[in-house]
Amino acid sequence: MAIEEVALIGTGAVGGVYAKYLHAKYGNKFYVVANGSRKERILQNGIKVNEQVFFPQVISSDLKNKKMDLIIFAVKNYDLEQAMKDVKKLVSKDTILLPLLNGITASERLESTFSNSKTLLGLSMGIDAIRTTDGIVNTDDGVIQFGYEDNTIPSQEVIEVEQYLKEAGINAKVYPDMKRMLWRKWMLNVGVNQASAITGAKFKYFGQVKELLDLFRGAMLEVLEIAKASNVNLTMEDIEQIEEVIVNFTPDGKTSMLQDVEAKRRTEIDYFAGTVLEYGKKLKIDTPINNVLYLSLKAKEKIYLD
Ligand SMILES: NC(=O)C1=CN([C@@H]2O[C@H](COP(=O)(O)OP(=O)(O)OC[C@H]3O[C@@H](n4cnc5c(N)ncnc54)[C@H](OP(=O)(O)O)[C@@H]3O)[C@@H](O)[C@H]2O)C=CC1
Ligand SMILES: CC(C)(CO)C(=O)C(=O)O
Repeated sequence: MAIEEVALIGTGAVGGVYAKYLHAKYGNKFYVVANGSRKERILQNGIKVNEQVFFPQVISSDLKNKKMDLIIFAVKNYDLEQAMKDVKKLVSKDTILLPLLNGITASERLESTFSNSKTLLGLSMGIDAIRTTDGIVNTDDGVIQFGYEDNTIPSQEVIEVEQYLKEAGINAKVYPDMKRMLWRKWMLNVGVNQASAITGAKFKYFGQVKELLDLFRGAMLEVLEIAKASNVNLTMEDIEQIEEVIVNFTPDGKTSMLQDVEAKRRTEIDYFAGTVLEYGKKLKIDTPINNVLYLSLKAKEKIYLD
C-alpha cells in the first residue's frame, strides 16, 4: 500500500514546521485536521513558518468516508484525547498512526484507542521551533525518529513512512530499538525541559551555569535508574551525549516547556516528572529531584492558570 492521503493534527511549533514540507510536496493529498475557531484561523491566516505563510487543506473531524493512510499527531500530551476523537472518522484498520509527542505514553494511548490500526513510536529530535504570537520560527528542523518498538527488520509500512517523509525533505530515521530512543528523548526532556522551565534558562545557560547542569543531570539520573529496572537499554553514556547536545543547541532557543510557562499555557509536567513519579512508586525507586520539580512546576502552573 503506497502512502497517499495523509493528515496531521496540531500545527503548533513542531506540527507547523513539518506541515510546511508536507503541504509543499503533496499539496491537496495532505490535510491539516482542525475544527471550529482553529479551522477558521488556519483558513483565514494560514500557517506562518519563518515568515513564509502557507495555506494547507483543512479537514474537519466530521468528514465522512475519508480514510487516511497516515495520520501524524503533533498536539501536546494533554490534548491527545481530544485529538484522537477528532481524527476517529479518518482512521481505518490500514491507517498508520505516527505520534511526535514527547514523553513515553502517546503510542500506548493511541494503541489502546485504535487497537486495529498500525501505531508507531515516534519523536522529533533536535528541532528548535518556537511558537510566537506572529507564527513559528525555527533554524533546525531536527529529525523524526520513528518505527515500531523493534525494527531490526523494518516492516513495509515503516519503510513507506520513511520514504514519504524523506521525499518531502523531512529528515527521518528508523532505529532498530525505537523504545530505547523514545525513553532516551523522554530522559532528555525530563532533564532539560523541567530545569529550563523552573529557572527560565535558554539552552546557552546549560553550558555556563554549573547548578543548572547539576539539576539537569540529577533529573536524568533518576530516569536512568527507572530505565534499568524496566529493561530499557539506557546508559550513562546517553546522559553524557545528551548533555553535549544540549550545551551546543541553538544558544537562544527555549524548550517547549519554558515556552509554555512564559506564555502561561498548560505544561506537560504530568508526562515528564509525573510519569517518573508513577514509575518510581511502582518500581520502589526514589525520585527526589523529580518530586521537587513536579511540585514546584505544578504549583507554578496552577498559580498562573488561576
Ligand atoms: N516545541 C518544541 O521545540 C518541541 C516539542 N516537542 C513535543 O511535540 C509536541 C507538540 O509540541 P509543540 O509543537 O511545541 O506544541 P504547540 O503548543 O506549539 O502546538 C500544539 C498545537 O496543537 C494544536 N491543537 C491542540 N489540540 C488540537 C485539536 N484537537 N485539533 C487541532 N489542533 C489542536 C494547538 O492549537 P491551539 O494553539 O489552537 O491550541 C497547537 O497549535 C509536544 O508533546 C512537545 O513536547 C517535541 C520536540 C520539540
Ligand atoms: C529537544 C527539545 C528540548 C527541543 O527540540 C524538546 O524536545 C522540547 O523543547 O520539547
